[in-house]
Amino acid sequence: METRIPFEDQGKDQPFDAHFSVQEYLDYFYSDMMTKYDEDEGVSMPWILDQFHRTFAGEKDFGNRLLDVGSGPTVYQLISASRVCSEIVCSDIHQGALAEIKRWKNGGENVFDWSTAVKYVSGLEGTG
Ligand SMILES: C[S@@+](CC[C@H](N)C(=O)[O-])C[C@H]1O[C@@H](n2cnc3c(N)ncnc32)[C@H](O)[C@@H]1O
Repeated sequence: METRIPFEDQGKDQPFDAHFSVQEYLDYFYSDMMTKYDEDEGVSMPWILDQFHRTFAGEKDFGNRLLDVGSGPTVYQLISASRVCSEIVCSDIHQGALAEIKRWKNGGENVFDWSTAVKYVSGLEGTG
């Protein structure tokens, strides 16, 4: 019979970081991101960036501080918001993912290259 682990005890014996590798995640989902079609989501990265652009390019007041919940090791989701919100707080249960964002922000070695996404959004904004 299957033994159920109470919710509050789940993950205690195995930290969440052990569940997935940041590098594998980035490689699998975001290598060749501007051309690859996401089989799960049924969309491609340009479509996603278009939606963020449309959201943040409007007249709506989003305030200065944005909380991104479940940031993972990615920043593409924040490019358009970064033009509007002066402070962005990334959060994730996976500490390695947040460390990867810090490495990217600080220009660490061999960080993931988000420049194609940034250039695409700059093109939408007419700032590229
Ligand atoms: C589908 S991934 C999205 C990651 C990234 N934003 C992207 O677009 O690729 C969801 C993220 O939520 C995080 N997550 C899951 N449960 C969480 C929780 N309870 N609190 C904070 N982050 C959580 C995971 O670690 C994972 O990085």
